[in-house]
Amino acid sequence: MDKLDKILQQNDIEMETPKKKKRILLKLGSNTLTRETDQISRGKIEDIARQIAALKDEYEFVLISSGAVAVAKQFVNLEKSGENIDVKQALASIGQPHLMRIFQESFRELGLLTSQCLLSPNDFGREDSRQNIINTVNVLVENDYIPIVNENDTSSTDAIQFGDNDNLAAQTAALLDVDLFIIATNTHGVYKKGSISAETPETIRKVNDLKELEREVMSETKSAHGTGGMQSKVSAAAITQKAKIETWIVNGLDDNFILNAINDEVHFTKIHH
Ligand SMILES: Nc1ncnc2c1ncn2[C@@H]1O[C@H](COP(=O)(O)OP(=O)(O)O)[C@@H](O)[C@H]1O
Ligand SMILES: N[C@@H](CCC(=O)OP(=O)(O)O)C(=O)O
Repeated sequence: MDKLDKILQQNDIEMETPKKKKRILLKLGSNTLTRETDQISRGKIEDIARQIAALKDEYEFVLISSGAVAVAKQFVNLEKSGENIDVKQALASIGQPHLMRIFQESFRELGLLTSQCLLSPNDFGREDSRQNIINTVNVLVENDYIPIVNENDTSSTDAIQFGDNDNLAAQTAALLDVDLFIIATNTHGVYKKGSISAETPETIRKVNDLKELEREVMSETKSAHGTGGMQSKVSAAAITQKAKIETWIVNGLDDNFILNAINDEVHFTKIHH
């Protein structure tokens, strides 16, 4: 075999075995999706789509998206109103298809395909459901669909009661054995408690010991649309840490927040496993 043949053969082998993509599970809180307003921000969803499109050769994404209640509140005035759980469940049911429509339209503009998966915490305790989730997501991802997961708020109330979409996201990350779990919220990660009201609060950049983070959490403090506060994010990180997955808590309000975190150009909290 001459030199050229060898090179061609080598190239063939390289083409036959494309580099395995890293899997990222990205959790989007209501605050990120509304840009802290009363409206779901199409611009923010477009920002996320642009970043996923830029990263799609290296990374595959699974999204966990809140925002169903927030989107419904924009245009629905239910007869029975207030903060009752059943009303929130009904709002989530009304808002979810609208939320998915915005994702679908914005992602399609960039040639990205989306799908919806509604899960409930009980699904993680049943072996058949666990396997079904893995199988479905694998087929979707292999066919270049981006699964967009939310809690099934009709059959469970953990997310709307306790902000447990963070928990659902962590359980999903562990089940799907992702390479990285990113939680997007409205702060540059977890701040040192004493610096929270400062003009530039100090981010805890890297941490192994979650107790260290817990000490900094102000459990009574959460944002306008948020339900779990920072405590539910730290608890979620405990699940992924146990599953040997690195967790990043980043500021989803910034444009390009995923790219900037990957390129280490912004402050955020990295929780090692
Ligand atoms: N140490 C801390 N560092 C940063 N944010 C904190 C801290 N302790 C409590 N918080 C609160 O947690 C909020 C983020 O959680 P949450 O309101 O549930 O948002 P999301 O909708 O993104 O899930 C922050 O806006 C802040 O009010
Ligand atoms: N399933 C609910 C999720 C509520 C929730 O966990 O909100 P967040 O604390 O903003 O992640 C919804 O879509 O509104």
